[in-house]
Amino acid sequence: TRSTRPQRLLKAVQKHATRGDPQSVISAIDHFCRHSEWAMNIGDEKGSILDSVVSEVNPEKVLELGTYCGYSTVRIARLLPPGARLITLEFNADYAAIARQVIIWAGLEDKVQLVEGASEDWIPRMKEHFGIETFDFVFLDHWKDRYLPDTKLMEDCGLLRKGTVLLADNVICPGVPDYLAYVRNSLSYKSCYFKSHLEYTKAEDGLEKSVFLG
Ligand SMILES: CCCNc1ncnc2c1ncn2[C@@H]1O[C@H](/C=C/CNC(=O)c2cc(-c3ccc(F)cc3)cc(O)c2O)[C@@H](O)[C@H]1O
Ligand SMILES: [Mg+2]
Repeated sequence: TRSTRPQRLLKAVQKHATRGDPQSVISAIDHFCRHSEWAMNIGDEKGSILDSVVSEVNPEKVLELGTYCGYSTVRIARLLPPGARLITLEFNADYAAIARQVIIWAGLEDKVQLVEGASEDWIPRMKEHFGIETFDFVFLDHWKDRYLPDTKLMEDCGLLRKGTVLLADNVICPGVPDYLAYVRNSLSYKSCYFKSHLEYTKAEDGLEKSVFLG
């Protein structure tokens, strides 16, 4: 049967990227998405904004919601200091299998724990299952109608502390209006918008950075 797009993306990584070199994995995926097949990775332009926010926060404990093929997982994990950990949640088994291989090809498997399952099932289990008290940085890039409920769930589970940074992809395209209204109007968040473009296109999109105030 015909291969899937994530399978073809992984083949491009294994063909063009150097094992153990995260930057070459990032470049191989961006080249594939620009010149072969568009895919919903954050991409190089918004990815540079992600890099700058991660570097500024310098997090020990990171949560990513929605791994997909692992592109942003690699972007984040390559910047983490020794001992820092990234937990990424992906509930599609086929995508999780591809992402595992991409993460291994980048040589970042020691910093990343890919959990195959749904965010609403795993967010409540972070403390007892992973020994996580709170997260320093959370990247939201899963189903857009799940950003708000999962943010409220993280609050309720005590996983956010004064200063935790949430960074949300696609706040313009496809858009997350309920989440945006919440973080911009809530007294518990200081929020700001980073204007950019939808990955590999000229359409407007952007990232919203929201600091939890406790
Ligand atoms: C139970 C549902 C909520 N919990 C969840 N828990 C764990 N993983 C979850 C997940 N929801 C979704 N996922 C996974 O996240 C990923 C979903 C991402 C959704 N992203 C988008 O729809 C998206 C879409 C676009 C897009 C923009 C314009 C356009 F014309 C077409 C697409 C651009 C993006 O950057 C996007 O991120 C998948 O791998 C999915 O399996
Ligand atoms: Mg996205």
